[in-house]
Order: sequence, then C-alpha cells, then structure tokens
Amino acid sequence: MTTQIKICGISTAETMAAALDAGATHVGLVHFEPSPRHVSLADASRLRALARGRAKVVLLLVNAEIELTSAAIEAIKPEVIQFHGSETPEWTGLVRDKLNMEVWKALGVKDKPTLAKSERFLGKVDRLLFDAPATALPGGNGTSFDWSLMADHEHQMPWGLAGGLTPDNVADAIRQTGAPLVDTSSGVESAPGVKDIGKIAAFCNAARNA
Ligand SMILES: O=C(O)c1ccccc1NCC(=O)[C@H](O)[C@H](O)COP(=O)(O)O
Repeated sequence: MTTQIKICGISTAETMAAALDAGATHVGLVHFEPSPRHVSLADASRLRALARGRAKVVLLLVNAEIELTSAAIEAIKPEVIQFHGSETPEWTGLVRDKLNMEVWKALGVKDKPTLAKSERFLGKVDRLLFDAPATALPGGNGTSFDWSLMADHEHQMPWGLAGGLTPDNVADAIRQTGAPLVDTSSGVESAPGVKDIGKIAAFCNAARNA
C-alpha cells in the first residue's frame, strides 16, 4: 500500500510548491502563534489556494476557542482539521458532526497506556496522529517516540506517524510500524520554521520507496 505523506508547517509559496511537486498527499498549515511555523489566516488562505486539487490541506490548531476555530475554517476551507492540543473526544466529535471535513487528533505517545487510551477517540475523529510527547511546543519538536510501542498495537481507526521523522529514518519508521501516513516538519528544515526544498523531496522519495 502506498504511504501517504504529510509535510507540515509550510509557510511560503516556494516550499508549498516543493511539497506538491515532490508528491506530498497532505500539506499542513500551522495557525498557532508560539510556533516558528505560524501563518496568519490571510497567508494560510493564499497558501491553501496553491494546493487546491493537488494535495489535502491540513489546518492545525492548538486548543483554539470556538470563535478562532470557526474563523480559521472559514478563511482556509481545509480538507482536514488537525487538533494538536488537549482537545477532548467530545470536542473533536462535535466538530466532526458539524463540518464536512476530516478531523484528526494528535496524541503524544509516552507508553502503551497512552495507546490504549487513544481508543476514546473512536467515532470522534477520522484519524489519529501518533506523535512524540509535547516538550517546548505541543508538536513540531523534531523528537521521536519509541516506535516499538506500535509493533503489536491493534489500530481501531486510520492513523499516522509523526515525531522526528527525517529523510534518513522515514523508510525504517514505515517498515517498523507499518504507518499508512507519515508526517514531518523539523526533519525537512534547515532551521526552525525554515523548510528545505531538497529535504522535502528526499523525504517524499524515501517514504515512497520504503
Ligand atoms: O509544527 C509546529 O510548529 C507545531 C506547533 C504546535 C503544535 C503542532 C505543531 N506541529 C504539528 C505537526 O503535525 C508536526 O508535523 C508533528 O508534530 C511532527 O513534528 P516534527 O517532529 O518536527 O517532525
């Protein structure tokens, strides 16, 4: 099965084009001011237009109030909304019931019980994104978690793997975990928030050829 590829934290037209040309299936726009990858709603809307018909746009929010959530969805009209804070299953389920878009929830994986607890999102999201636990930021920290935790986990819903994935380790990560979707941000950057076109292409090639 072909692995889907999400390049997250895109903030320029050049790097959006690089991700699309490299065959990313999903491109992520982060609207969270503390992040070095934060894009305003106006910029996100312009970037979103570049991806139309080529890749799914994933709008990323962190514990956003209902007003900001609505404004961001209205401005960007993403195919997917990714919640990356401490949003509850009740909240993700409400959004999923109301809106005609995929809802994803990111979860920081510390241990096996975290994976077991993820099942409370069953029916409340379209995909879980298993990421490294939050450190300085809720995500986009360039750190991995122990992939062996995924080895015998019986996934009850679609999922993806994130956290410290790079062009050098993504093939191994796919082989070890069987991830149907891989997500990277720091691993395709030359500095925090600065995407590297060559690394984006290398990551997509490595994931595709795993
Ligand atoms: O990317 C960010 O700056 C960010 C900030 C706050 C919450 C989430 C964020 N990113 C979410 C993503 O989906 C990242 O791609 C994922 O956490 C993996 O990041 P990395 O380990 O840097 O590849």
